[in-house]
Order: sequence, then structure tokens, then C-alpha cells
Amino acid sequence: MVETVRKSLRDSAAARWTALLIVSFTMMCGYFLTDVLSPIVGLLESQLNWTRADYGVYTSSYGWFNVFLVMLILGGIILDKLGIRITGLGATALMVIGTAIKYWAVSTHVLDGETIMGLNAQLFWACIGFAVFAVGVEVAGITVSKIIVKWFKGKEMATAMGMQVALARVGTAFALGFSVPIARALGVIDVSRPVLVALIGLCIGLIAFIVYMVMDKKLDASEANDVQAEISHEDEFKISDIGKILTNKGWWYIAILCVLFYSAVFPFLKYATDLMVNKFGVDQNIAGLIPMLLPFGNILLTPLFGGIYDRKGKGASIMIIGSLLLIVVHALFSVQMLNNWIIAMILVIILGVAFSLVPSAMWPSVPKIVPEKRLGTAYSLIFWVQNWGLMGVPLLIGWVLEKYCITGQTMRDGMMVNTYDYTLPMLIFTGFGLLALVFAFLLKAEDKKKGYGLESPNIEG
Ligand SMILES: NCCCC[C@H](N)C(=O)NCC(=O)O
Repeated sequence: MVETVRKSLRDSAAARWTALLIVSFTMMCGYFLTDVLSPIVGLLESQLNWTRADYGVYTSSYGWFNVFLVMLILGGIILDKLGIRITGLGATALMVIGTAIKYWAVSTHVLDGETIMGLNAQLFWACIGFAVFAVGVEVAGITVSKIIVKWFKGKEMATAMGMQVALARVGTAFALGFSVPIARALGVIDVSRPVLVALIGLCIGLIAFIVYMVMDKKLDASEANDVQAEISHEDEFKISDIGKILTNKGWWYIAILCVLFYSAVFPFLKYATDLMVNKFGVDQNIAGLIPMLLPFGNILLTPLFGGIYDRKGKGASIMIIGSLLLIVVHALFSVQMLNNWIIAMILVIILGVAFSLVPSAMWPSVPKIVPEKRLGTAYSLIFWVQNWGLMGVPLLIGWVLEKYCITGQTMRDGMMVNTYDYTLPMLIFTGFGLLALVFAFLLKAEDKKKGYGLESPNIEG
């Protein structure tokens, strides 16, 4: 009898890297929209009368539905229960719908002069759009992580996750770099134009995801056999599995490390331009260029470090080194006499290394701690914990700046504005780094105790 060895579609390198590129493109469009308004805060003020406080409300709306309505956790449960295709399609559609609402809000005049719940109506609807989009992009994020595990387990998983994060950072860098030129293009300033570009990108991203769904179906078909069907039935996700995640110490260490580490990076980026102006004396028209080095650095380094994790292992150690670098950078930012912009550039570059090390090792470590059937929920719970930090820390830093750090006033662009001393905020970020380091060590110790294999390569022999 001739025995045929059935090959899975994931054994084809071309197929799995194509799948990765397709879903990474969708995520890149999502990250572009996420930061598309960050560089045009000044234009929002002059065109739509949004104050800095209004912009703060808009930024925090990212977490409204994800955090308070626990939509992110529901998304993770839906992912584990209903699967990748339906969840990914729903999440991508939500990104498009949310962005369409936001585009309408910032481009229409029918809301002029109206208020809703004490907010300018245009701002209110922009926030609702952003909050809906945020559910989509976060759930799409966990879906894509699960997609990568599905195609790359036992193979180049960390490299693939690193590539996906790198392409997401391209989206962030494009937003930081091109939003202003797009808004100023055609001789008429229009803040809704970058949002329209993002909306078009997301529609293409939706089509890309539908193409991916065909590949996903083919992958399932290539792996289907009776034995597996039996196993997968027994192996179905149950709601009680959430308890198993929440009682897993390793999962907690990753979740806490994640919220502490990301709280010292993304919220820092929201204030980094202002830091360059106030501490390093950089002209505010070009001050954004220094923080922009961070996502650009990530584009090269995250897949590189992912590759090291795949081939050599040392995932927990990589997270320790990343946390150490984070502490060094923020501590040096807090030293008052270090105020030359070249130092600022060097520190941002080192922060870029730290922000490549930790994500490249953290995300591929989750499948080593949590079984695949619970991965969607595990990732979504980590993102949920993380979203509290992403929402709360910018508010904390803003409050600290206003209460303790005003040093005087100066004239900028013909307007009298406050000047700030960033020492205290940078010490707070350093504190997050120190705590992150403690949890990185705890994770390494737990790995040693439980044998998760965080220090082992991902590529199987
Ligand atoms: N401004 C985008 C925030 C994305 C947060 C998301 N939960 C996440 O952590 N993604 C992984 C990453 O490193 O971007």
C-alpha cells in the first residue's frame, strides 16, 4: 500500500509569508488611521476649534468601548469561539465603519454650533467613530496574532510577528510623516483629507482580509482529517477557560510587563514632541521629526530581534534587556543638564531598540504559556489590561504637567503659551520601566520553574 504524506498549506513558505503580508497590510492601514490626527493637532485647533483638552478627549476615546464596555475581551472570546475568519471580517468592517463616522464628523458642517453631552458635536461624533474603529483595530490585532500562530507555529513565528509589527510601525510612521502634507495638499488646508486617505486604505484592507479568508479556508482544508476533527471538538474553547488564563502566573507577568512597558512608550510618544520643544529647545515645526525616528527604527529591528528569538531563543532575557534600556533612556531624559537635541536623538534611537526588543519577544511568548484554543482570549485580556495604561497614563502625565511642571510662559507662533519642566514626567516613565524590569525577571523565574521554553528557539529542530 502506498502511503501519501499529506502536506499542510503552512508547509509552503510562499503561502505562509503571503498570508502574513496580506493581514499585515490590513493592520498597517489600521495603525495609519490610529495616529493620523496626532501631527495635525495645531490644524485641528485652527480649522475645527479643537483645544488641547478636546484633543485629549478624542485620544482617550480609543479606550471607551474597548475598556469600559469590555468589547476587546468579548472580541477575544468571539475569536476563540467563532474563529479567525468571522472575527477578522467583523473587526475589519468595524475599522471601516468607525473611520467613515469619523470622516463624516470632521468633514461635515451640519454639526456646526451643536453640542452633545457637553462636547462639541463634531468632536463627539469623531470620538464615537474613533472608539468604534478602536474596537476593530484591537480585535483585528489579536486575530492577526492568532493567524500568525496558526501559520508559523514551530517555524519562524517571532520573525513573522516582528514583520507584522514592523509593517504596523510603517503605518504609524506614514501617519506621522505624511498627515500634514496630505492635509495641506491641493493648496487648501483640509484636516479631513488624511482621514479620507485612511478610509480608502482601510477599504482596501477589508478587501485584503477577504482574500486572506480564502487562504485560511484552504489552510483548514489542507489540515483537515478525522483524527484532527475529533481532537479539535474536544479541544473547543469554553468560557471556563478564562479562569484558567487568569490563574496562570506566567500570563499575569506578561500582561503586567506589557502594560508597564507600553505605558512608558506610547504615552511618552504623545508628549515627545512637546518634550523636544520644552527641554531640548527644538523648533516646534520640526520637533516631531525626532520622535519619528522611533517607529522607523522598529521597522528594521523588530523582525531582526524576532529572528534571533526564533533561532537562538532567549525570549525572557530579550525582554529584560529591553526593559533595562527603557529605564536608561527615560532616566537620562530626566537629567536636566542633558539638553542637547543630539542627545535627544540618540536616546530616541535607543528607545527604538528597546521598543523592538520587548514586542519581538513578548507577543511570540504568549503561545508558549497559553494553549492555542485560548489564545484569542489570552491576547485580548492582555490588550485590555494594556489599554488601561494607554488611556490612563497620558491623562496622568497631562495632569502632572499642569499641576507641578509649569515653569513660565513664552511666545510661540504669536501666542503666549506655558513652558514645562519634564523632569517629573520622565521620572514617572522611569518608574514604569523599573517595575517592568521586575516583572521581566519574575517572568524569567516562572519560565524556569514551569519550563514554558521562553529561552528556547521557536524553530523546531
Ligand atoms: N497605537 C496603537 C496601539 C496598539 C496597541 C495594541 N494593543 C498593541 O499592543 N499592539 C502591538 C504593538 O506592538 O503595536
